[in-house]
Amino acid sequence: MESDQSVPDHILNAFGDSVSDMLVIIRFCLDLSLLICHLYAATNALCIERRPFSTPTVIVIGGGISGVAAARFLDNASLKVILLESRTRLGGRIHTDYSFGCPVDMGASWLHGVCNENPLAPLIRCLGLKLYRTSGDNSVLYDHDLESLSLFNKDGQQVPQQVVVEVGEVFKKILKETEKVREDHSDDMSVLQAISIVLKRHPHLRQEGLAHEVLQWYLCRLEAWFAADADMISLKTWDQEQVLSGGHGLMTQGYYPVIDALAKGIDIRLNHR
Ligand SMILES: Cc1cc2nc3c(=O)[nH]c(=O)nc-3n(C[C@H](O)[C@H](O)[C@H](O)COP(=O)(O)OP(=O)(O)OC[C@H]3O[C@@H](n4cnc5c(N)ncnc54)[C@H](O)[C@@H]3O)c2cc1C
Repeated sequence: MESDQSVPDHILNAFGDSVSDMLVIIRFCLDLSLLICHLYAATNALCIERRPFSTPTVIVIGGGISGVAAARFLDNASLKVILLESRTRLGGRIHTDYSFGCPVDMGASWLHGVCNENPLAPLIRCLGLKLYRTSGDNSVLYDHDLESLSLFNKDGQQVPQQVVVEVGEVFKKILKETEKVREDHSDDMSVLQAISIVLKRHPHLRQEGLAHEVLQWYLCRLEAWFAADADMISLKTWDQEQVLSGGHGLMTQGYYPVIDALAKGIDIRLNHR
């Protein structure tokens, strides 16, 4: 295969030199758009140069939306695709529970950025899935801002709102200081590691007793946002998301139909780690 500067080396290397029975393994990838760009370039190069000889088989590992979208993309490019998912269901952090007779999303439930630039927009439109706009309306989201939430301790007593607000400010300061830790270190580290560096540098930001518990709660809230423990969250990328325009739309029929549509016709092996 000729070298193509637009395709990263690690993708090109994965295709190897042999023309027959190529096996390409795409690991599930968190950056969907980057993955799709790479796949587009790689499949283009592959289709032009290899198709006369054989059809490669691609194994995609992980049946969350990234893996399912990658599998769909490769299938559309006429490659043989096998998707391996370790759980007994597809979707990963997209999981709609219909057992109450109505859709309840246990993971993703909003389309963030209701605009044409959103890569999911054409699919959602094509499937006729309804969105309920939650930005700019008068709906109340509990646990969304400090004013609307109440914290209780283990004995059921309400934590004074002032403590919640003050510790919230301390948490903001700690996170702000982690930006300096990021600048000081070229290698990535976890958010938890960065916080412990900040607390060593600035002992006055440490909290005791109830305030310490409230600080832990703020950290848990951050972990809940990413569905990952703080020692697994990347300091380099945790706050680097690009916010699309158009506000937020709740998927009133649940998110799962998106997974279902992308997965149609793909050779899926559940229970395969
Ligand atoms: C509670 C919650 C609410 C959220 N709300 C929103 C929202 O409103 N809007 C939004 O846009 N995003 C939201 N998100 C984030 C969104 O759900 C995720 O970013 C997205 O679903 C991640 O998809 P993924 O395919 O990258 O990863 P995952 O969904 O984590 O998929 C990875 C898959 O790989 C499988 N896997 C892992 N290792 C292996 C292995 N070795 N072999 C085989 N399979 C393996 C896992 O079982 C999993 O199915 C939310 C997340 C959570 C948890």
